[in-house]
Amino acid sequence: MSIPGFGTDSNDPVTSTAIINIPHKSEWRIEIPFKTTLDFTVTSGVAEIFGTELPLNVHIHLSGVKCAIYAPIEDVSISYHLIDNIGELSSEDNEFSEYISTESCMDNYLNLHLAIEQKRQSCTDHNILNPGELIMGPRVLVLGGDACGKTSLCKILSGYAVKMDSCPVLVNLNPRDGVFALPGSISATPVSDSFDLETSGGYGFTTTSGSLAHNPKQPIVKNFGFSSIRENLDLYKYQISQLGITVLSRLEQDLSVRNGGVIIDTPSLDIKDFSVIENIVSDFQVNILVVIGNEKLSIDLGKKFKHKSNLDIVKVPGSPGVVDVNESFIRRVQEQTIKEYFNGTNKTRLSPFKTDIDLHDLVIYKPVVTRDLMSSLSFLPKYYAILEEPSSSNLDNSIIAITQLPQTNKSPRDLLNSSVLGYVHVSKFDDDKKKLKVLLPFPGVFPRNVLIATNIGYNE
Ligand SMILES: Nc1ncnc2c1ncn2[C@@H]1O[C@H](COP(=O)(O)OP(=O)(O)OP(=O)(O)O)[C@@H](O)[C@H]1O
Repeated sequence: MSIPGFGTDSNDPVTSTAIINIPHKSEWRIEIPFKTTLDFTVTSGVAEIFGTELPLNVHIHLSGVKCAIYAPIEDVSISYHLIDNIGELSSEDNEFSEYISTESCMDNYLNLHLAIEQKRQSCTDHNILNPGELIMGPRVLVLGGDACGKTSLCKILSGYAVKMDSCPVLVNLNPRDGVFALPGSISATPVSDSFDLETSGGYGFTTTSGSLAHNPKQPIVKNFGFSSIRENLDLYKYQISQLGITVLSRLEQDLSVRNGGVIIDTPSLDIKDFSVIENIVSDFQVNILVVIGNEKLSIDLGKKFKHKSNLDIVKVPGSPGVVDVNESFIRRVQEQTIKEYFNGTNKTRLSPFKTDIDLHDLVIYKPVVTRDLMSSLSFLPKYYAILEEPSSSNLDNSIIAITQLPQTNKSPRDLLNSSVLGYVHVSKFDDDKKKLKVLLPFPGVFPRNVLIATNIGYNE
């Protein structure tokens, strides 16, 4: 609304409310650019986004998201309006887009979930009857090409498992996405509560973020340092093995997680990456391999793994709703993930802390890029090298991982085996005073641990 003479409706940042009805078993596919927020309420019916049920009559805000709202049980009614994010510096050309589709693959994914759940149930029964010889729940690896819906399927399988009171470990092996961590890392998180769809990536916060509406998740994070696994495949495989050891030992020690099993999301891999796939299968003792929409890959994998009698290969169709996301959108999601790690969201505001620290107190390493490999520089061939000349050119606007390893520990191999405690953002390095201006997620003493500079940039 505008008062005559004081602007027009076109300047109004909020559009009028609209109602949409999603027929039973259909998807409302939406693409919301970062410059727009979709404010919607489910007014009737059961609706879900990638396996996470939406509450009735609660305002939900989504921005910078491409997803589908699905009506699994009955017709769903949604009232929504769009809000322009004023001040949002965005170069996106895309506008909000939406359509309803009856061509959903959700029944196939539900069947897959039920088959996995049945294995969880028989594992739980076995473990109750045989406490002396415990077995593990299903370890599911999801594979497929570029943008075929791997991440969405992993969210659906985790969301449905939580609804059945299971607690699987969600493993993210795609360092491009930050799952309960920042981009540039791989992580594993036991999931016992629904995801927070309003956060970047649609996962939620971790325990470091303080008290939250959702159960905060506690991930184990391994630093990789790059978005693309091709930058250093040896380091990537090493970190997968390290994460695998940690996940399997968690499964051994925690009965509910042991029964829940593991769900593994991956970057785009094909048969040429068989050595990586083989590593993941053995490191996580995978027993169900799900291939999305790629018959050739599932047949090729069947041939390569024919000696493995305990490995089931399942092929599922790719959803026609999957959107090809471009590089700038991916980068924008990464930036949003980093921003929320430090600052939180509109609903959950965090209190980051800015301080200056002296460089001479710090020990900083960097992961080696395979193509730049210089054995004279690398202390652990192929993996990490000491950051010899920290300067504004290699530290300004970058993310640094704080490892769990105290600086007093001089064993280089321990660095490889250590996990990430948290991250800091370096906004400026003063080359003369040798001081870093850093942003910490919360106030306190800067931990005297070994640091790893990453290739993940971020501009506050
Ligand atoms: N049914 C659907 N309707 C609308 N959007 C969808 C649907 N399924 C997936 N998407 C969207 O399509 C995009 C790509 O899907 P997703 O990230 O699951 O694919 P991926 O195979 O994991 O991609 P990558 O290979 O890049 O990791 C995402 O933005 C996702 O939210």
